[in-house]
Amino acid sequence: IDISTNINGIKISSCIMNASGILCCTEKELYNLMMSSSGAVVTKSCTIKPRKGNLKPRYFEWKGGSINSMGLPNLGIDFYLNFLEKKNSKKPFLLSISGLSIEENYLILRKANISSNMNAIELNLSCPNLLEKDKILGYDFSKISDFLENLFQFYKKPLGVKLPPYFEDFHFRKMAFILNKYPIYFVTCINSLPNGICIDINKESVVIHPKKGFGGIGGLSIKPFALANVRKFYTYLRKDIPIIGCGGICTGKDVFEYILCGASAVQIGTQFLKEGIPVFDRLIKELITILKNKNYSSLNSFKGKLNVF
Ligand SMILES: O=C(O)c1[nH]c(=O)[nH]c(=O)c1Cl
Repeated sequence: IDISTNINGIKISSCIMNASGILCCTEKELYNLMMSSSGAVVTKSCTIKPRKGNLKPRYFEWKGGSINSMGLPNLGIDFYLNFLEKKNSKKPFLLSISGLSIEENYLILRKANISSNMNAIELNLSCPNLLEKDKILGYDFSKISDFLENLFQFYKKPLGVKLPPYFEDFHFRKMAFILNKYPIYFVTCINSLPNGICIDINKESVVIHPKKGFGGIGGLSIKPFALANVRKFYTYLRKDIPIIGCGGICTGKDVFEYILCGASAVQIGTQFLKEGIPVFDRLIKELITILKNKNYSSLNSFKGKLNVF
């Protein structure tokens, strides 16, 4: 049973990898991921300078998933480029970047442009927790269009984008129309659902400090929206743009559902934080069991073949 995948030439041994932001910020976390069964290593979205991020508590888990307003804590682009230079593993690395402004993204990309050791950039257009900014870039279509138009004039290396969830067909079509104009390497759907709140009824309060308790929602409760985003972009994007699914994956069955919707690979966030490194082995085992029972030999046997009726 082959559960490997190929993202535009990047061969990934197992289609299951970590999601940006989860246990992928420090040298130790990146090393552990590099040595794990994660098919690739996705780094924490980085900025030009190191950031401490928002005040704590900024993360909270409940059975339905997670809420976070981390505020982009990271060690800065130079740390991640240096880690990539000195790593000696063949495992693919997706370097996630998330500048606080278009200009900062240009600065980061110019630095990344000279690094040879990363397989692709995952350009984060969807961080919902930036106090400094009021808008999620992924919802500003004209700004994104101008940004990508300029970006692809100078950036010629593999670059994919990480999108926020969309909910209206018009928005999927609009975003796909923009992305279809460029050599986009992959699209990761979705980032957390922006600006939810969780409540502690004992304290009669919110559960995280930043932004009066508003934060990105992840985990099981967002899976229906994430699956829909994968399916919509699978329908509207150029057929040569692979989709990486992300959002609420807890079991091998969830992974199967994403591939059925058209994903070529998946990323694990909240469940990875809950379970740790062993989550990858468990999901691989569960997915292989499902493929065996259904007599599928590889992901291509059923990728995108979701039935409607
Ligand atoms: O607050 C964060 O660091 C954060 N949190 C998220 O849920 N998604 C993101 O892309 C980022 Cl950058």
